[in-house]
This record gives sequence, C-alpha cells and structure tokens, in this order.
Amino acid sequence: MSHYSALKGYYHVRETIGSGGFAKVKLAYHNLTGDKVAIKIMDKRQLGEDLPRVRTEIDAMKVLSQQHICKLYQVIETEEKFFMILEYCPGGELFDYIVAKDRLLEEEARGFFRQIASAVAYIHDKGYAHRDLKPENLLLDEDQHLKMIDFGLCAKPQGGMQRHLATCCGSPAYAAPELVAGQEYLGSEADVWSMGVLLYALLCGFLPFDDDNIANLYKKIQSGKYDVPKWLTRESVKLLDDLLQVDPKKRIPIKHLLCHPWLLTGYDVPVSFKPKHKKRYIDEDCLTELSVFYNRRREDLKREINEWNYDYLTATYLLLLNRKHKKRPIRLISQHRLLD
Ligand SMILES: CN(C)C[C@H]1CC[C@H](N2C(=O)NCc3cnc4ccc(-c5cc(Cl)c(O)c(Cl)c5)cc4c32)CC1
Repeated sequence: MSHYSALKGYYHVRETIGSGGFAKVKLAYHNLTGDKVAIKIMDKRQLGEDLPRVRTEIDAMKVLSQQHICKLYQVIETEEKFFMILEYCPGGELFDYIVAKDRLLEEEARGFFRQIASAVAYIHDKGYAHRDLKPENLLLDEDQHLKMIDFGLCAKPQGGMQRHLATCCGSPAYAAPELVAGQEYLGSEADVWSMGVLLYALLCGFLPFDDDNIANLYKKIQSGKYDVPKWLTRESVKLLDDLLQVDPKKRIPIKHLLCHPWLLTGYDVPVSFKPKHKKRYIDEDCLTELSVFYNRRREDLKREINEWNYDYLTATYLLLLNRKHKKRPIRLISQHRLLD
C-alpha cells in the first residue's frame, strides 16, 4: 500500500488512476478541504535522462495558469521522488470520449476546439510551445471543460517564439511535416498543425495520416493529403485546410484562428485566451478563511501566498479559490477542529 511519507498529514492517497509514461498518477484527497487532487509521482532513479523533462514540466506549469490548463497546486521533491499535486479531472481523456462516441458532431467538436485554441493561444502568448498536442493530453473536468496536460515536452525557446527548435519530439501521427523532415521548426507552427490533426480526429474519429510503417506515415504527413469523409461540411474542410498546410508559412497563425469563421459559428465572439482570473490578485474571502484557520495576520499570509512557493499553502489557497469559482463553500476542516 502506498505510504509516501512526504504526503502524510497533507494528502490522503488513494488508488492509482493512471500512468503517463515514466509517471504514476494517484487519486488523493487534500486534507484541509477534502477536495480530490491527482498526484503525479515520479521516481528519480527510474527517470534517467527523462529527469530534465520533469523540471521542464514543473517550471512551465508554475507559469501557465489559465482555465484550460490543468492546474499545478504543489510540488514536493524528496531524495528519491517528485510529487506534482494537480487539478483532478474526473472526465478522463478526450481521446476516450471521442472513441466512445465514434466521432463528434460539428457543434460539439467546435465547443472543444475553441477551448483547445484558447489553451494553445495562451501558452504561445507566454512563450511556450506544447509540442505533444493530442487527445490523450486533453482531459475533461467535472463540467466537461478541457484541461491541457503533460508539458514534459514543451519548449520555451530562448529568445522567444520566433526562434527555431530542432529536437524532434511528440507523437508521430500529430507531428508537423517540417518536424518529421528533421528541419528546424517554430514550436507555434508545429502546434497549429497538431491542432489540425486533433480537429480531424474530433470530426472523423480516426486520424488524417496513419500507417503502421513509420516511413510511410512520414510520407503521408509530408504529402499533406488526407481523406475528406462525406459528413464533413465545407466550412470544416476549409478550416482543416488552413491548419494542415504542409508549408508552415501558409499555415493559419493561432491569432487568426481565434476569429476564424468556423470557430465563430454559433458563438459570434472570438476565442479568448486571457486567464479568467488574475493570479496576482489574492482573493479576500479565501484569505479570511486561511488567516482564521492558521491564526495568521492577513498581510503576512497575503505576502506569503504571493511568493507562489507551490507548497501546501499554495495548494490550500488554490483549492479554496477553486471552490469560490465553483460557488462552493470556502471552508477548511481540520481533524483537530472537529475534535475540539
Ligand atoms: C497521455 N496519457 C496516457 C496520460 C494520462 C495520465 C493519467 C491521466 N489521468 C487518468 O488516467 N485518470 C484520471 C485522471 C484524473 N485527473 C488527472 C489530472 C491530471 C493528470 C496529469 C496531469 C499532468 Cl500535467 C501530467 O503530466 C500527467 Cl502525466 C497527468 C492526469 C489525470 C488523470 C490521463 C492521461
């Protein structure tokens, strides 16, 4: 049974709910709120050369705070392990959602695609490229909202997003032609291509470029030719064509995508990528609950929260803030309080 002493007293660890490559993900309860969290556990010994990926992901997730990015609450590092305490997404992978429905109707695909565009535009605006966009890395929360995960392969090119990248990474079927050709590429342009593959998967239920033989798969990707099933509307095909341009310079830029006619249909407002809540602003109600519970001066607590140490205080504050956004009671329960 899991005994993780580093979590003792802070989280009540339950069963393993999934695995992501070199990590195990467990369901856990945050003791003071009773709220569910997902804890991504990595053993340093087993990480080997993947260790830098963990630091990449942790550093990226500390910066990236937006409604369509899975929230990092706390990071605990011990001699032998990393623990990332993350927002729990009960709806599982978008991949499984598509498989269960075979394929999505245009309206539903649009709802998801607007959220994906919001997340991608936000991380690009912050100078990051995800580089492994696929339905397995998009989770559904309890309100069917999408949360982007797995920033282990993301890049923050030195000198900004106009700088080229070289390392080939991500999942082949979603990889851009310039990436599989081993050429230098712009992370932002490669992400937009992956969004095209993602949109095709949402609308069709299968991949535009697929082959068991990797060399043939690369040829298909570089040809840029894909089947257009009869159920696709003309507008959907036009958008796919804008996204799946083999020449990255002809590919639609993410900022234009946010106001593309297909994304506007039925919404009439462009996709917004700005975070719904300002990170800098500390919520007064959450601060009150924390200062009463910890018997600490508000000013001291506010300053400590604003250090964003991603310790237990950060996690407790963010979980209380989550409750406020979901109009749930902002309450901390402590076993001692229940006892006294
Ligand atoms: C590419 N796939 C295989 C990866 C799997 C990994 C397990 C996932 N998962 C479940 O299996 N059950 C439910 C579940 C619930 N809440 C989660 C919250 C966060 C994460 C999470 C977040 C980050 Cl940032 C990250 O890097 C990783 Cl690896 C996981 C996973 C959750 C989850 C589904 C996708």
